[in-house]
Amino acid sequence: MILKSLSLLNYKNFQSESFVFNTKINCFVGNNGVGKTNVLDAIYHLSFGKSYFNPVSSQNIKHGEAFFVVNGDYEKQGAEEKVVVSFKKGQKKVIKRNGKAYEKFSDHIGFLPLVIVSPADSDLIVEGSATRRKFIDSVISQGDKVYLDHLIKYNKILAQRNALLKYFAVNNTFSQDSLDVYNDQLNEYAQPIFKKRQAFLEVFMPIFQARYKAISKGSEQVELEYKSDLFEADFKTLLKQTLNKDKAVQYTNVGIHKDDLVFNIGEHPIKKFGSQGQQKSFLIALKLAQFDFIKQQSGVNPLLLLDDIFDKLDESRVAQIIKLVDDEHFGQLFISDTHADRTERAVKQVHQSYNIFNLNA
Ligand SMILES: Nc1ncnc2c1ncn2[C@@H]1O[C@H](COP(=O)(O)OP(=O)(O)OP(=O)(O)O)[C@@H](O)[C@H]1O
Repeated sequence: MILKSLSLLNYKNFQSESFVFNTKINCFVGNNGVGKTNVLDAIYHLSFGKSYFNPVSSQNIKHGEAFFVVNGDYEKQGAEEKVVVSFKKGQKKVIKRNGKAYEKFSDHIGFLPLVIVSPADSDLIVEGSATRRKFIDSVISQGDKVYLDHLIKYNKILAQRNALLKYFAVNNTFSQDSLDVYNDQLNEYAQPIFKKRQAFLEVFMPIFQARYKAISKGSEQVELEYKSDLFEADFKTLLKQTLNKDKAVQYTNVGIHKDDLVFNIGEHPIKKFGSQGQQKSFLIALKLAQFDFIKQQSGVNPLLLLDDIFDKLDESRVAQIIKLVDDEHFGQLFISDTHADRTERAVKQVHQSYNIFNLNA
């Protein structure tokens, strides 16, 4: 899959800008704040219908303007595809594929597979479990519509159950029958989500371990440990057991919305025991494994976005990454870097064609 060209209208710091891309490597260089990451984010937007860095759509509109439009022309499996994302303040966001608006954004997810490697990935290590669940969900969802559908439904019912718990508390009332309706529905979607997360990790773990080994050249063993309440007991039993607590805090305390992924190095959490270099290698390995997994599932080469990664790595790891992307295994690449010289030196070593876009005015 190739992104042939991109045009932006009032997207973040860009008023009107367009790019025609190289089919292999595209680099955006320029000073801090010039908009390199914003271009990558616009490409991300076309795949996921939202920004990777700022999910508040109105804040993606250029200051002082009322709307933004991002337009991408792709070639996928021999067909031309035109995807346009537009958003006007006070209105619903619109995603169109070849002129036809999607009714459900979730139908678009996975159509333009993409993996982004960014300094913001460190959130996966330092932040709470929600960030890691989002990672698992985004990897599985890109190749599994049913999973995404179940997840959306689960979250909707969860919100309704929480609202009911609040209603009980405010009105000093309770109805087990009403709660059971939600418990049954939650259970119906929790089971397949739980099973798919388990199955996903079984396939994903060896891919990830191989990637880590290739980048780090180290002997340390890394693993991803899936934690879920549902390993403890049947979900409906768990809901019964936590009922008093749920009533007290007016919130559902057990379920797959509490799942976590523990990142271990040598059997200890990397958050506490990994060096900075090990943490960076871990995150890059995680993202490259995501690439491998999506490619394996979809048969399509995802776009690979490398945001500011040269800054975060020592020379030997940069060389290692460059060697990796030289492989035919990877498709089209988009790289951002502050140093034009460094980028050019790095991509010159690769036996592929490239374009460098200097965004300095
Ligand atoms: N809604 C918006 N309207 C106008 N400008 C915006 C908006 N959102 C972000 N910006 C601007 O975009 C710029 C940041 O762009 P970006 O993060 O792409 O920079 P960068 O070139 O990647 O920089 P760095 O090298 O520091 O990572 C900032 O100057 C910021 O003020």
